[in-house]
Amino acid sequence: MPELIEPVIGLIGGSGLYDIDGLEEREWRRVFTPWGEPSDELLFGRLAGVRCVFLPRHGRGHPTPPSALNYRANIDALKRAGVTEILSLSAVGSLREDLPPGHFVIVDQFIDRTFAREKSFFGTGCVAHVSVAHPVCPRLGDALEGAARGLGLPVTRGGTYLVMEGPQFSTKAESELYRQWGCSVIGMTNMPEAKLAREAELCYATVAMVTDFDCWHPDHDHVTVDQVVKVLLGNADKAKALVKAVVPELGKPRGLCPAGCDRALDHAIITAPEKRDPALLQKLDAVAGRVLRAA
Ligand SMILES: CSC[C@H]1O[C@H](OP(=O)(O)O)[C@H](O)[C@@H]1O
Ligand SMILES: Nc1ncnc2[nH]cnc12
Repeated sequence: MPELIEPVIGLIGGSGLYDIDGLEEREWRRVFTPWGEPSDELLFGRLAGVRCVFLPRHGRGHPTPPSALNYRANIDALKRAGVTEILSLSAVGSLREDLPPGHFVIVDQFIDRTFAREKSFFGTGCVAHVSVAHPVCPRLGDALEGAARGLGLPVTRGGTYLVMEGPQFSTKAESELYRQWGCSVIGMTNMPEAKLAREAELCYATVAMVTDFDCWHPDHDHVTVDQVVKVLLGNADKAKALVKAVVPELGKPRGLCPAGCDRALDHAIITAPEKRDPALLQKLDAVAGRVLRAA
């Protein structure tokens, strides 16, 4: 019998989600990483008996903007905390008339337009190229869709999330361009987060919660933070209910990920063992220890 994994669910809370209700045995703990400081302490606890680790993406009180987030430290800290899968909860603007504010989209693709962020754990001294052709774990997507439908939430399965650098919202020309590209929603945070989760061999999925029509829409000529925050508060309650419903499902003991997220590094590292930099290998202990120790 292949060994079963006891999943540990990582929850990354975006704008408006700085805590998780109903977590038992809760404890905020600082986690140290070789990549620097994560956005905040991590909140450890259990939901329906399932181990969960929550991280507020921007820190409690939202001190850190998207471009200044230490995405590597956040993912490394979750991996070090024993997390096996990540559910990301994110506020987004809508690029489609049929995805109004209040709607949830379980996206399956991203277009990464960010340019001022560290995007890989690997580099000189240990080069790796993982596939992100399918950046979202379909097993997590199925579970999220089932839980959302069970709760009667307005949800769409599938869609492309355009990740912009920010922090300003888009110009109208940009917004219209992204619509022509066939994108569904727009936000500022899910890249490089999803790429790094894949490098760290963690299953990853996002629930993109629509707060506004981006500025392409005649009713939303300007996106403003107050407008976004108003919708966010309603979305946050629905997101918390969704988490409560999905965690017991995802927490069941399981075999390897059928999509292979947990084996993403099996054929990714190209640097010859004798050319690898010991200092970088040490930093990669949590993220890539599985394959580096086997080498
Ligand atoms: C407050 S609106 C803009 C802000 O919200 C989204 O962040 P997150 O994905 O963490 O919910 C968006 O990407 C921007 O960072
Ligand atoms: N319109 C928008 N653009 C970028 N990020 C967002 N987050 C929420 N709404 C957004």
